[in-house]
Amino acid sequence: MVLNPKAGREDPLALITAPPANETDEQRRERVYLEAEAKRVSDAIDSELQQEKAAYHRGDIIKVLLLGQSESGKSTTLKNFQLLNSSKAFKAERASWRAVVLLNVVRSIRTILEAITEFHDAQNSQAASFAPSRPTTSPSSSSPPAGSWLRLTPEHLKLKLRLLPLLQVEESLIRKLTPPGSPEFAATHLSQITNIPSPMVSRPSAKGKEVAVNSQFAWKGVFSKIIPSSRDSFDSADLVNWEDPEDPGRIIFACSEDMIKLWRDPMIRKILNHQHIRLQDEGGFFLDDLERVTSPRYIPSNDDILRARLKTLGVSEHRFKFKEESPIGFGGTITREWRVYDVGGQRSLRAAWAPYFDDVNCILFLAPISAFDQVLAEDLTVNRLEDSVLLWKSICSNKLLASTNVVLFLNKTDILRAKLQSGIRFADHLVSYGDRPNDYENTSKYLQKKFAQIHQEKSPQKRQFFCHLTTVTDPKATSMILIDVQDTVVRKNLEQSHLVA
Ligand SMILES: Nc1nc2c(ncn2[C@@H]2O[C@H](COP(=O)(O)OP(=O)(O)OP(=O)(O)O)[C@@H](O)[C@H]2O)c(=O)[nH]1
Ligand SMILES: [Mg+2]
Repeated sequence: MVLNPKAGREDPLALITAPPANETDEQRRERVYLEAEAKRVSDAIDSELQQEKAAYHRGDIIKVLLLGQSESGKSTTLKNFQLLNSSKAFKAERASWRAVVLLNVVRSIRTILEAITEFHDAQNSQAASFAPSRPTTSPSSSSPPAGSWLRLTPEHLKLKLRLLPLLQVEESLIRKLTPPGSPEFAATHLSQITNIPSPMVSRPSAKGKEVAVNSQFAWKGVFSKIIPSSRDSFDSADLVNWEDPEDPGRIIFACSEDMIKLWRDPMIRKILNHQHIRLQDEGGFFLDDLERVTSPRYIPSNDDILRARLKTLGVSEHRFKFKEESPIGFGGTITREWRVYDVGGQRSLRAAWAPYFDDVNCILFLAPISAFDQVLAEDLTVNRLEDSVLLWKSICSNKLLASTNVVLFLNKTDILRAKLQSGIRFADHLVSYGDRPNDYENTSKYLQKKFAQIHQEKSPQKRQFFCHLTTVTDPKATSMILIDVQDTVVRKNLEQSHLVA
């Protein structure tokens, strides 16, 4: 019996770890071997942790946390890091992204079909209320309701029926991406086409939940063939099993002509406008490229991958090695490891961010400034720009992050430009903007100033404000910005470790 000498009682830990009383020689040898092996593994982990800690303190490892609301462009920025680091590795994932692009296409078509259903039902009920048998109670009820000049023809309704098989394709793609039992399954299954009244602001288009994957789930393997790792050169097309009878591309190709007809139909466009649906401003918009992306043997380009939309659940770490010139006087090149953390930005997922605040070198905060006229998908009462501003305030004022470099990307500037040019008025949503000109230069400058002011007022200690106006779906421009961010972070890191005066 093993006693705890201090307490004079049995030591429960020693009891558990003590060898069995009737152990044979062979059992003892095996136990000793296993204990030595466990110690070796544990020592190796300890030493790796020590080395990592030292590398982190030397500045050889830089940790970057991507933050921002859902759809702000975090995962797209991560893709730019991947592209900058290894375009070959990026290319290898094209087959998996093909499935996501096709999903995005089907989702856009679903949005249009839902809009048609909603409009058709509303028109029918309006027609009923205009029937002569119903007494008119007020003068206003005798005037035609808004949008009454819009008309769906029987051909539109036939088109809708012919496209319904696409919804099955969508379901089957989602099933593949999010197997039953996985946390994503419940989060992503789609609702039936239903009618929901439209608010006055630009709204999330499809009423079904968005397709999401947990970054740790190996979803990319689901859609690509296994390629022997010994092959270092391959054609992206090799990665797709073109003979698969269940390949979603088959039905999508069969529906291609009808999809193009639907999207190009002027009346359908007017109905979408009337319902405040601007598909072209949404992530995963490929309707202007239908001919190309629905063609047989389609493989996404780098640009397509950057534009593809797949919502993130959970947090994932991505490691990249970048070579850089040594600081003056040291000579040669050094390799630094960048660890980029991508998180889910939806409100319910933000609690998972805080554990990463402890030892992060840089926060890359994305605020999609084009979203000034949109509401959050998860809360239709909250304006997206307002949500970004509140988030920015809380990140700037966080004491744990007081000495962390914070870099702001005012993102989706291409969409901001397009919206303003189409006549959407910034001041209608941001009263404080007043009667300043409704153009890109003035609105972006105004927002830059607002975010800078918050940064200055809320930061617990003085720090520099780094801000870029970005379109992270543009890989060329983004690579230059990321290189600039890397330089800034490394320089600041060196300054903080007093290696540079
Ligand atoms: N036009 C345009 N689209 C963008 C831009 N940045 C991102 N997108 C698109 O917006 C969609 C959403 O971007 P993501 O990177 O998935 O957003 P996220 O912040 O990771 O969102 P969560 O994972 O939900 O937190 C994607 O389809 C992107 O291609 C941009 O600057 N311009
Ligand atoms: Mg994401």
